[in-house]
Amino acid sequence: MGRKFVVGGNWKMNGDKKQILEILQNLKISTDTEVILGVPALYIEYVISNLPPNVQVAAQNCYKVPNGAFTGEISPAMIKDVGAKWVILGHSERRNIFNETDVLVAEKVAHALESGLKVIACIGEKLEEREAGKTEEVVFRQTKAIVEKIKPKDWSNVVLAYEPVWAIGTGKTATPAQAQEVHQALRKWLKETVSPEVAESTRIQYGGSVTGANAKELAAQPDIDGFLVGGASLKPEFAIIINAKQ
Ligand SMILES: O=C[C@H](O)COP(=O)(O)O
Repeated sequence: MGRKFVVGGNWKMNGDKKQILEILQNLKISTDTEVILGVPALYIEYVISNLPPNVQVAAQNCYKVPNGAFTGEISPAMIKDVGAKWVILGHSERRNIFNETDVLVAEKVAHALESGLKVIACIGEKLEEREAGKTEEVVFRQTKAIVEKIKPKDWSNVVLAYEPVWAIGTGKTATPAQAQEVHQALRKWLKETVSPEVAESTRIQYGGSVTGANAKELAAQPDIDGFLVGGASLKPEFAIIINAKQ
């Protein structure tokens, strides 16, 4: 069975009620691509109450335990309680601005899955790591931390998002060949490290300056199973990206 194409829109810390309503009112899904909007936690319920058909909602982060004295944090239980089914974890902005380690990201992924959320788990190398020839070493290390904390069966609720940090918000997209190379290597690594079944069925999104103009060529690569879109997910061109898979 083929892997269902899955496109996430990561709004990051953007949007207000007026803008959110405009985005949602203009979002019409006419493909069987799975669509997930990663929205600021404060607006999850507002988004859900104005959600077009066939669109799901994700939080952009959560903590690794159900509740307790963790001021400012939210838990997977809370995300589920307000109706969202997904959470984005390990985004490079969480890793690099908020100093989240591979282990913390993996603990969060494990707890979110145990709590019944589905997870978009982000990985990706920085420019200096790519230039030093360390791309695979970095993405395998980040993924290994997750492999060590979750069960093979849990992979059915995980989407991996490969997002080279140098391509995020820079307008500098990985070429389809560059992205395919890493996705293919990740799939091979998953086959050897977890199982052939997990490697075959796990969807790997590409993220980093995806636009309406480059989405189609990226989507045509055999190991690219969707996108995680930042800036363009706030614009009308998001519809073109959702429809990029032919
Ligand atoms: O999560 C999305 C990525 O950070 C990509 O952001 P971008 O599409 O604005 O480059």
